[in-house]
Amino acid sequence: MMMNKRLINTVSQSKKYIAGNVAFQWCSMAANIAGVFAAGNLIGRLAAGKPEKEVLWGTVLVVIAVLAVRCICLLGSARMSFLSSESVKKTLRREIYQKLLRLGSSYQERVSTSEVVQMSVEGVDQLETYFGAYLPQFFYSMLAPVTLFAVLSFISVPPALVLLLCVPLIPAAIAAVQIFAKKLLGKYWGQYTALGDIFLENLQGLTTLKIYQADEYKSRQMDEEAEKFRKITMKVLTMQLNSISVMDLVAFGGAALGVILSLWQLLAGNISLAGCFVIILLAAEFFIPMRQLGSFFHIAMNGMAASDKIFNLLDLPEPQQGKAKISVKNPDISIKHVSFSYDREREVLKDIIMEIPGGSFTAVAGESGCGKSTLAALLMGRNKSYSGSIQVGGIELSQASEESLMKSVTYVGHDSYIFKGSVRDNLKMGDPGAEEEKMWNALEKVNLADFLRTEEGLDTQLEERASNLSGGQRQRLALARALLHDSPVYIFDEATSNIDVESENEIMAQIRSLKGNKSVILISHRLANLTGADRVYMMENGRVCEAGTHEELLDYGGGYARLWKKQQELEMIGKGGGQE
Ligand SMILES: Nc1ncnc2c1ncn2[C@@H]1O[C@H](COP(=O)(O)OP(=O)(O)OP(=O)(O)O)[C@@H](O)[C@H]1O
Repeated sequence: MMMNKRLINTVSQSKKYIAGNVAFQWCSMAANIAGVFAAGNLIGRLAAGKPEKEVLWGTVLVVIAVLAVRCICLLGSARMSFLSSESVKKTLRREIYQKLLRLGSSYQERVSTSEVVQMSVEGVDQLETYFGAYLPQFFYSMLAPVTLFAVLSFISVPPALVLLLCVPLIPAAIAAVQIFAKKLLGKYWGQYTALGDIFLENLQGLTTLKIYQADEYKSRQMDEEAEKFRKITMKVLTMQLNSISVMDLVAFGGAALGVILSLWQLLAGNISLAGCFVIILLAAEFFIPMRQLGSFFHIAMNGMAASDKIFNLLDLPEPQQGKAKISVKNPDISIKHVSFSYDREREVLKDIIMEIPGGSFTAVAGESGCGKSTLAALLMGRNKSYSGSIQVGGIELSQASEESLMKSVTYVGHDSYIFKGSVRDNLKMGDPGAEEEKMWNALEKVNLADFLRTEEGLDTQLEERASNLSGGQRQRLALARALLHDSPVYIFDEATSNIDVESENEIMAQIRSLKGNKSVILISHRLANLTGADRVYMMENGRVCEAGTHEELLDYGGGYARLWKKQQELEMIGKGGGQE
């Protein structure tokens, strides 16, 4: 009952703590039995007349010893509980974390961030109770009635037997509730994570929601979700309360039956007053552990529902991790007949062929949505389910180890992540051993040094996602970090799109100067940036439709030439407008 072998084996080191916990609880019960016997003995003597002084003192000493033992056992069992909870938290959170690492940067395609957060925080907390309280109680609640039966049967078998036989009625009642509860808890967790998802998304997009005055609508939407969650929570609580009432009825009814039987045995003259007293005092002890188990049961069921979710995550198929190392200093990149689809229905890339020699400057152009970023994502190993072949330095991407790919290729998108902390911390991500001079050098190249000198230099503190910098400054910092990374291949995907034209031209000059030492793949909607490229690939609807140098493509007079003309006209109008 509620024994998940896989879960227990996942946290196998907690087994010894569970055994220790059961042992402490059992010792405490044994001490209790000894105390009750001593008290029973005293009452028997009192009934028979004035007991001797030794009996009185003996009873007092036994009671003190019992209290001391129970106190030690209580501490011991709490300690065991803590140790097993600790190992559960550590193990499961480590497993989830490592799984996320193995899933790699594409983990969000399979599981939402809020679900991972809830699973590893609340879900693991629920399992802490399962290991720390439920499992020890489960074994103890089996052991305790058997021990009590063994002891009481020396006094009288009928009440001991009735008490023992009534105990399984509690788990039977729990099992009846479980069938209904399992479905309900599955729904409860689903609703809980759905609410968390919406909450996180709305919180992150709060500014956008305010701008479009959509916050009220979203708030109503969240109210509806919260109401659904409230209803399901109330159902869960009602179910828990009802099952507790049933368990109490069984437990107290059973104990009462035992008491009545022992009184009947006393009246029939089958047992002594002392024996009757012992049975009456220990009757409830038969049921207390099982009753306690029942109260942990609902938390444990929550934990089980959470563990299903955790195992679903842990069982997600992992992208195959290659082992081959890209060790070539200036690797050639060869893309042959590559096709790719996100949903297996619509092909986003179709039969792409590109040759990118080491140290070259290659550009990819095309209208929005033609598949440029998707191609960059494939080169970064984010999606591996493509057909055809992509080789970096002669190694097929699917065979390359993620670590060596990350060392070989640096990607700079239009919205790079800047972490809360100092400028120095963020730059050191690119090169952990970088000296101050090297960092300043990189900042000079991206035109950010002058601004930072007016602030606190490398120690300038940044808010989360660098919200205290302008969009352009943020992007420049991301570029500086990328330059420090010093990888042989760079992919710039609209990396200068939110930078003013003057700075863009200067940064583009820096990017072009990488050519020779590094392979540069530049994706830009502004064709003026692509002019110096060794080769420009023009894409349309997921296909490469033209390839050549800027001049060759202009001479060819195809889509590239048309786009160029259009952009030139727009820029001329822009300049003309400025002069007027
Ligand atoms: N994660 C995704 N899941 C499903 N479809 C996607 C995903 N990302 C992109 N697409 C689709 O793939 C196509 C190509 O998108 P991609 O981002 O590669 O285009 P792009 O040329 O880089 O566009 P832009 O210049 O606007 O950034 C688009 O039709 C887009 O709808």
